[in-house]
Amino acid sequence: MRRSPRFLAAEILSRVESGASYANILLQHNLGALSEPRERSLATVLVNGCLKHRLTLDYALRLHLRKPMSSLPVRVRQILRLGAFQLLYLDKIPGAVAVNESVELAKTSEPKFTALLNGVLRRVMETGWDLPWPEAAREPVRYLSVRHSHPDWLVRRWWKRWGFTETEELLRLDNEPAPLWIRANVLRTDREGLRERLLLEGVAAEPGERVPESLRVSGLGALAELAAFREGLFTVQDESSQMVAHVLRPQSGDAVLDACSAPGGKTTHLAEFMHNTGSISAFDRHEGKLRLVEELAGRLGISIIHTYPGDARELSGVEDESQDGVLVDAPCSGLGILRRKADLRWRKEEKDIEALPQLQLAILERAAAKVRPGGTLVYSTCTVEPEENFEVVKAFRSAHAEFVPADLAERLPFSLSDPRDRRQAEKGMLQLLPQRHGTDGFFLAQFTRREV
Ligand SMILES: C[S@@+](CC[C@H](N)C(=O)[O-])C[C@H]1O[C@@H](n2cnc3c(N)ncnc32)[C@H](O)[C@@H]1O
Repeated sequence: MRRSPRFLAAEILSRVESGASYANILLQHNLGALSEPRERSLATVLVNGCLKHRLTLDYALRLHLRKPMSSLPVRVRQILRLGAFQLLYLDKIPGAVAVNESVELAKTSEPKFTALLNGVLRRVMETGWDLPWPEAAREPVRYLSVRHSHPDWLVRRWWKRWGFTETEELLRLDNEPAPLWIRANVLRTDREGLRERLLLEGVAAEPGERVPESLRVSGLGALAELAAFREGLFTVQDESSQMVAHVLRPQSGDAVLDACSAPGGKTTHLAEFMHNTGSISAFDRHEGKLRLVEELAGRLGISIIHTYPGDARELSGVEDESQDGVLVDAPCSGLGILRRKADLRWRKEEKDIEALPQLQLAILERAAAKVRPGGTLVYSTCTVEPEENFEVVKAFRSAHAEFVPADLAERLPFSLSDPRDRRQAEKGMLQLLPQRHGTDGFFLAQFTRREV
């Protein structure tokens, strides 16, 4: 059979479900099998959509199945979800096409199930969105979980913290496609120069409002095919991550330590800030991922980054109190970027959040020891969980009076309009939330080591 977007999507989804790999890696490695950009884009939408909406799709499918979904072969489950996703979420695909294509897909791999697939998907087509949802007033968590396809434990956490309306908005945003941001490499161009250059290559870009180097693009297609990319004029990086270098604000010639650097998005931004002078020691526990930092630095024309494989709870070889600036972009649950990682919500468990703060605090404490008097320490994560953010900072501060927070508002490259944000910023912290700020969920904290 010719490799079609639906065939590829069913294969990738089956492999993700059996735990073989992550969806984004499988997409990256297998999309090349499809020749047309239109086909590659459909396969991507199908894989991400089926993963994000899995719980809602299963809810809709279960109404028409006599057996539980789990009793069906893995490939049949994926074909059912693919069919239901097209029927419920993709207006441009006629219902009959979605059903017929699913049946065709089953003929090649699970011929015994074609009649079941045909019957169930036809019923989903008839029912559409007219589903017997749990009653929101009586079972708010179950309603939000099923309607917006997020795990129950996570919805419960967020609902307790933010209430129904705000939680629903966050869940809705997690299911939207993530905006694509790039960062102009100021060593080689400026934002306007990059914007004009991209336009010549057929890519429209809009300047971001929060970070002076940021541009929002509607789609970059195959990145490596753009000459502007090969020439190192930009890096793909979310706008909230681009705030970190502004908050650390290293100077040309500084000595900087990045404790958890791979794949190098923030390390290279720091180097650009420093006009590629001084030095950056880039640690990461995973040696293989440090190659990505080196490759990125090479493409961007950066020579001051030196990579070191090693545990940030040790940071051996770096003298205490020797660094002008230290960044801890800590390993975290990633719950602020669910819109970017379609399968992440199903891979996390509540106990992951319980285990992480200990590691985050240990890294922060070790890295802090490297900051010179008067130097700056920045802690960041891409999560919205207080245990990984405010509470880590609180524990750190209670044991380290030598670090004082400075007003973050003075370092951020944009002004904070919400009084709640200004109050946090005065204490050196900021929690960005998709539902309030329109950004990824991201946390930043900044401290200065007292001069002796
Ligand atoms: C949030 S990511 C860093 C992203 C990176 N700063 C960037 O902007 O591209 C966290 C990194 O911490 C690394 N890591 C996890 N545990 C670590 C440890 N104990 N010591 C050092 N690095 C660790 C992971 O390999 C991962 O690359």
